[in-house]
Amino acid sequence: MSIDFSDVHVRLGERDVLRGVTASLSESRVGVVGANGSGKSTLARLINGLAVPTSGSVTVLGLDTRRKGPRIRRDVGFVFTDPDAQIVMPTVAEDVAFSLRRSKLPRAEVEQRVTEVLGRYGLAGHADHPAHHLSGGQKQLLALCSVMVLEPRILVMDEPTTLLDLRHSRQVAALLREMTQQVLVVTHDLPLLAGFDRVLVIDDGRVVADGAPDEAIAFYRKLMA
Ligand SMILES: Nc1ncnc2c1ncn2[C@@H]1O[C@H](COP(=O)(O)OP(=O)(O)OP(=O)(O)O)[C@@H](O)[C@H]1O
Repeated sequence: MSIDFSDVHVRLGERDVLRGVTASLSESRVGVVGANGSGKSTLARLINGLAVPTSGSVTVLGLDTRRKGPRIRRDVGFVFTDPDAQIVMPTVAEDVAFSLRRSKLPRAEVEQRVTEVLGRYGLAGHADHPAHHLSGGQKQLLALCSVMVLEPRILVMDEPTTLLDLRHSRQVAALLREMTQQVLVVTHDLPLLAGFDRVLVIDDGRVVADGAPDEAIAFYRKLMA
């Protein structure tokens, strides 16, 4: 099983953010939906050990996130909601290349991989532009490039389309379909989940529905009505 939550509780301050989440996620495309503040981001952050359970356990690719966080983060790419938080270098190409700084790849190989990934995600013409001058949507694509250039085995995305216009949202949806990685996406963008294998609905820290997208989303709509 790739991602396993076993009776996971997370308490932050005075709040029980997750309350007994158990799920084995091996499907290729998994969506997570739920109200604001229901615990979705926390659930996502548990997968690469950025958050750890107060009780229960999370294992990813057979490794416990409490003990093997750094190892797991090599296999799990994480795209945050706020792309500014992920930009670390002045230009677009430098920012993507920064992800490969520990790879020990020759410079030409790094450049080739950077060029390839920028081309794949529609940023080829922006390689030498200041990263902070990109539009919000382009920054989200840059964050995706910086993660995908590392060829992770699992990709976790927390609201990856919030800043994207319709064209770019559709582009990301199409790219998601093509990825060979296992992908888990937290989103309020329900059309993004078309064709997904499984959708979890989180409410007040619990999984309240879990199944095929149509059924899970119908449940979510009723919950929000
Ligand atoms: N470090 C923290 N200390 C205390 N409470 C926290 C902390 N981090 C998150 N929370 C609370 O935990 C709850 C769940 O937060 P989380 O970000 O997981 O929700 P979410 O479902 O992703 O929400 P949204 O859809 O608004 O992004 C929220 O009420 C939030 O205020």
